[in-house]
Amino acid sequence: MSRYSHDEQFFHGKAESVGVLLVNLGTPDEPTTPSVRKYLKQFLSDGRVVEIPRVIWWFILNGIILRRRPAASAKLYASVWTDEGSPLLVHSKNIQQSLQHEMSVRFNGPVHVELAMRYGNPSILAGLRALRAKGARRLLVLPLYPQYSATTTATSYDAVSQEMKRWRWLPEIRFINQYHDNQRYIDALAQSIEAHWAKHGKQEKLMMSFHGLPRRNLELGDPYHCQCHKTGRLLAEKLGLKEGEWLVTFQSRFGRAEWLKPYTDKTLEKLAGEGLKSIDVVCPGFPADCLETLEEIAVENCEVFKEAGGESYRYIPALNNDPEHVQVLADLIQQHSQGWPEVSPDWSELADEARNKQAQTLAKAKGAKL
Ligand SMILES: C=CC1=C(C)c2cc3[nH]c(cc4nc(cc5[nH]c(cc1n2)c(C)c5CCC(=O)O)C(CCC(=O)O)=C4C)c(C)c3C=C
Ligand SMILES: [Fe+2]
Ligand SMILES: [Fe+2]
Repeated sequence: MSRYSHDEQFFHGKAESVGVLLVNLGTPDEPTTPSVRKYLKQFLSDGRVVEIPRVIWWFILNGIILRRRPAASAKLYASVWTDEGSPLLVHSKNIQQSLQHEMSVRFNGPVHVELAMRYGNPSILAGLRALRAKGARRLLVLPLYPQYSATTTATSYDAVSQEMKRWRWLPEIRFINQYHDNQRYIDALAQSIEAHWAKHGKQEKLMMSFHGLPRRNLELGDPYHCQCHKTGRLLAEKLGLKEGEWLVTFQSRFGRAEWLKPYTDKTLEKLAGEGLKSIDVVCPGFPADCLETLEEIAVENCEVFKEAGGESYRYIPALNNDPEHVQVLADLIQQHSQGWPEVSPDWSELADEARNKQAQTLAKAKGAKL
């Protein structure tokens, strides 16, 4: 029998490295009813996502929601599915690959980037184990949510911590909490919107639609609503938009309770009713395109606007694998791993250099005296 524990065997003789775990929400494996049911069951059983007393929610979830919603959602997923799979997964994988490349260029080797989904696959467990196998003794968790919410960011932390409970030798861990007002993120969004305008022309208004939350979450102290508004204001400022030329709304309501307002669909209906003919819609809270942007925003809400009298509706895609987006995330990683030896200048070399210089100066001074 080995004299090393499991973890010691894992790291014995391996170069230490920094592991970056990119975490996104998750998506079904296939656009089919059973697959969507499995995904929704995991997602909607999370007490961070639905804050209704567990026993009551268990009956609603299993008795009503998981009987009806999977079939309806599967149809919607099928309408956006690609040859490579779910758009959310495909875009997230592309981001991970580009980021890994950028990290290799910036640090010449000791940073490994893995993608994990909070619900479904690839799992957080698989991502963490892959990083551990690559010798990651320092771990940076980067949830792909620019605006913090307990329903998304905090639950990603929960899942990482849950897995870590089973590890003996824990890495040093840092979590990136949010980047809603990060200048490079705002600039990247502004650039992509300006590029869209240069190609397709600018419409009368720019709508910034964010995923919604129950209003109660805001009342209980979730900062998500405020962070969405700050992103919106900074983006409008960067684009030089005047009041009335832009607005923030919230999409993707779920259930009967009141959610954050104004609602995206109701606002589109109202604006078209008031005579607005053209609108651009962007979703700055979604780093990767997914069901909520490609179907709900680009298709469903376009119909809502046009049926209410609107004429031209354009969805501006998420940043996805845009090189500027990769730079935003690379900068965040670099900034949050400050002080870790793998990504810092080689202090011992710098110290040697300084010592040599000092010795030379001393020798010169001595020579002068002689
Ligand atoms: C039940 C409550 C929900 C809360 C709260 C919620 C918050 C929330 N979600 C995102 C990002 C995404 N949500 C996506 C899909 C999705 N969201 C909910 C419900 C809540 N979300 C459901 C039931 C679904 C599944 C689709 C459906 O059946 O309608 C997605 C897309 C996933 C994909 O596979 O493409 C994203 C991304 C955020 C940012 C957020 C809170 C801030
Ligand atoms: Fe959601
Ligand atoms: Fe939706």
